[in-house]
Amino acid sequence: MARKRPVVIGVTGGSGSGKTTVSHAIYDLMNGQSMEIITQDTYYNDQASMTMEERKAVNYDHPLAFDNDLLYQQLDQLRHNQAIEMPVYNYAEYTRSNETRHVEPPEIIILEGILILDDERLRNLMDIKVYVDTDDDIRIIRRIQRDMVERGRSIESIIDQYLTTVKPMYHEFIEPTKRYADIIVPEGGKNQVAIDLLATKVRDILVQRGHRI
Ligand SMILES: Nc1ncnc2c1ncn2[C@@H]1O[C@H](COP(=O)(O)OP(=O)(O)O)[C@@H](O)[C@H]1O
Ligand SMILES: O=c1ccn([C@@H]2O[C@H](COP(=O)(O)O)[C@@H](O)[C@H]2O)c(=O)[nH]1
Repeated sequence: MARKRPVVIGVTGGSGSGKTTVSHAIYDLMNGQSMEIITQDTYYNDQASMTMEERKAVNYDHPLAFDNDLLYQQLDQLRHNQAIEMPVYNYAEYTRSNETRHVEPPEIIILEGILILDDERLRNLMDIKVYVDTDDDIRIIRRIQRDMVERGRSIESIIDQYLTTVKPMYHEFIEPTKRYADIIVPEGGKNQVAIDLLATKVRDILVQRGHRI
């Protein structure tokens, strides 16, 4: 029997807006279905041939920082029932690691990342597009806490990066993609009404496509 097409949900918003939290909240409501959360960060360009100084100088909030060709190709493989070897990104080293992660094609794919709606090919793969909308001041506070604890960054480097690239790129490239979203979610992972509505919609699409739920 032909395999049924997976549901693809895109979750975007600025850094620290709550994309990961929203994605996991949807995931938690989908027990019983096979599901994969794919992070666009995983597909930052491979910078192994660059020096650490050059890597630190990269603008990680610009669309050209991502290898969207590989992301598109691997998403398309999953949609066509093919397993992939997904890259693994190392924030402390500012580049892809030598490992990959084997991913089998799931019934539900959540693609989350700051610039997923900026790319028309990626947009066209999505069944539902979500923008998590969180004020800049909240996002920078969350980012400081997270980057110091989880990404091995100093407070000085976080503030410098925020002022030189993160904030201007947010307003130039990320915030304008809000117009492509089907749903704008304020309060991120704490917005239980939005999470429940999204889960209901995902189940509807699964049923329409003949999946057993
Ligand atoms: N609604 C919320 N209220 C309080 N803290 C939150 C909320 N949403 C996310 N966080 C916290 O903020 C940080 C960044 O959230 P995360 O979901 O990782 O954002 P993103 O993936 O958009 O960068 C995490 O530590 C998370 O636990
Ligand atoms: O080596 C890197 C790669 C990325 N970043 C920053 O990460 C965020 C995107 O991740 P979120 O989980 O959405 O916060 C982006 O703003 C980049 O600036 C980095 O600092 N270093």
